[in-house]
Amino acid sequence: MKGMYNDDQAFDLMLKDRDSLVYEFHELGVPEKPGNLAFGTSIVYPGKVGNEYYMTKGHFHTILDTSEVYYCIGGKGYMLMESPEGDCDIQEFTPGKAVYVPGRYAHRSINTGNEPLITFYVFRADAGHDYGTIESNGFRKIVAEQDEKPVVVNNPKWQ
Ligand SMILES: O=P(O)(O)OC[C@H]1O[C@](O)(CO)[C@@H](O)[C@@H]1O
Ligand SMILES: [Fe+2]
Repeated sequence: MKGMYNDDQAFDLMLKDRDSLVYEFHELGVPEKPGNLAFGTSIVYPGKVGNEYYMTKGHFHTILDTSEVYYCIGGKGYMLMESPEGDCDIQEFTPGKAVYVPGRYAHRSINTGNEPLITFYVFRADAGHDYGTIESNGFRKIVAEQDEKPVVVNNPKWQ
């Protein structure tokens, strides 16, 4: 996750102290072929780097026009989304709520609570993951804590 957060100094300090687990996912390994559905469980742990909440790296799908469904099992947070054209959207995760990620949108799960954010996800198994754009540009928006509340602000590092 180096370079993914806005506050690089806070990230380096945190890493010096402890290499904490930010997120993990468990997938059943359905073959990545047309017609199949990939599915699994994602867990984003609670925490912050500077004032930015723990989150997944985020990705586009290699088959860009791939949608994905996430169902929140526990915890709270957000799904941050953006299209290549720069349209941004954010949906809240609360237990029992499903979030639809439309095709063409990069997506990142963010834990703004004090418990693990647990979601179930499903998408076409041959869609692939494209991390390149997010690794080099980041998302246009970030979710950070201000006055003890999560706020969505422009990403100062976005390029
Ligand atoms: O791929 P990222 O952005 O690291 O996020 C991981 C999550 O996204 C998925 O790739 C599903 O889109 C899962 O495998 C996992 O839960
Ligand atoms: Fe995805």
